[in-house]
Amino acid sequence: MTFGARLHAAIADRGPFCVGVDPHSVLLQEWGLGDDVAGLESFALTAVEAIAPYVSVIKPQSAFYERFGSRGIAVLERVIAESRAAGALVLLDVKRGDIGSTSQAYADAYLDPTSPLASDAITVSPFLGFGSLDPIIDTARRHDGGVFVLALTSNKEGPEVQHACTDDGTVAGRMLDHLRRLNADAEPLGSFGAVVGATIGATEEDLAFNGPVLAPGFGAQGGTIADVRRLFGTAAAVLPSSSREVLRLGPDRAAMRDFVQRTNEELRA
Ligand SMILES: O=C(O)c1cc(=O)[nH]c(=O)n1[C@@H]1O[C@H](COP(=O)(O)O)[C@@H](O)[C@H]1O
Repeated sequence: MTFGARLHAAIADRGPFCVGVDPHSVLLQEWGLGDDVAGLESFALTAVEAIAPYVSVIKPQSAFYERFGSRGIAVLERVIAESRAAGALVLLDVKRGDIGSTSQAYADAYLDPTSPLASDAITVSPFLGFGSLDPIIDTARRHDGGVFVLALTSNKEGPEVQHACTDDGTVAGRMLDHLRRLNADAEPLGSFGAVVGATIGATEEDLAFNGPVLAPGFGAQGGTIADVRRLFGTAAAVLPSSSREVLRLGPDRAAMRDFVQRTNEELRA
């Protein structure tokens, strides 16, 4: 089953809310944990246990694990495995992008099912040229994985690059065109998504590209349910994504669980 089909089914079953498991050092402190590998492990696995059974997608941000070196990566491997065991799809947020031959190594690291970091989907940066992502796209197709390509990011610096004009429209618009081509004919949903921040205010870009939109910036960065409704009405599927807003409720598992269930209900309504 393709990633797009699995995501479509997961959203129907659990709702569209995507939760980021991002162990910021300040959150470790707020939870009363040390800013060390033991604290990381306790934080991340508590969050996964509380949240993963109730959401369609868990999105760990790799950098928060990488900062502890190999032992942090080992925790990330467990976050991936335990989230999937709880029935959530894992979107590993790594925002990789490099020349084609190196892109293949990233694809092998994150999308080959024999890798210890194998995930359902990853985030990638297309700003070395969309074609540099071909090995990642091909590997995703081979293993029924998904790829989310940065298009209109939630940060204020993004427009400098993403709104720049080419002969065929903006840079962001070209990324969406590539995704439209990759998702053509996919049923019920393409496996190649775009990252479009919930904070961007408005856009004239065509978000109907038959693939999912990951919408970070929902919650702590100011994006609201009203923004999601207004911005993404034409998208085939949208995953509003939040990290700190949920994690700040921990380590109280019930508070995190209740919040994600309530948010899923509101997003479905
Ligand atoms: O690809 C992403 O997930 C992403 C893209 C983007 O445009 N903006 C953005 O904030 N993110 C990620 O989404 C998460 C947002 O976290 P919170 O602001 O705590 O909800 C972080 O992991 C960011 O790295």
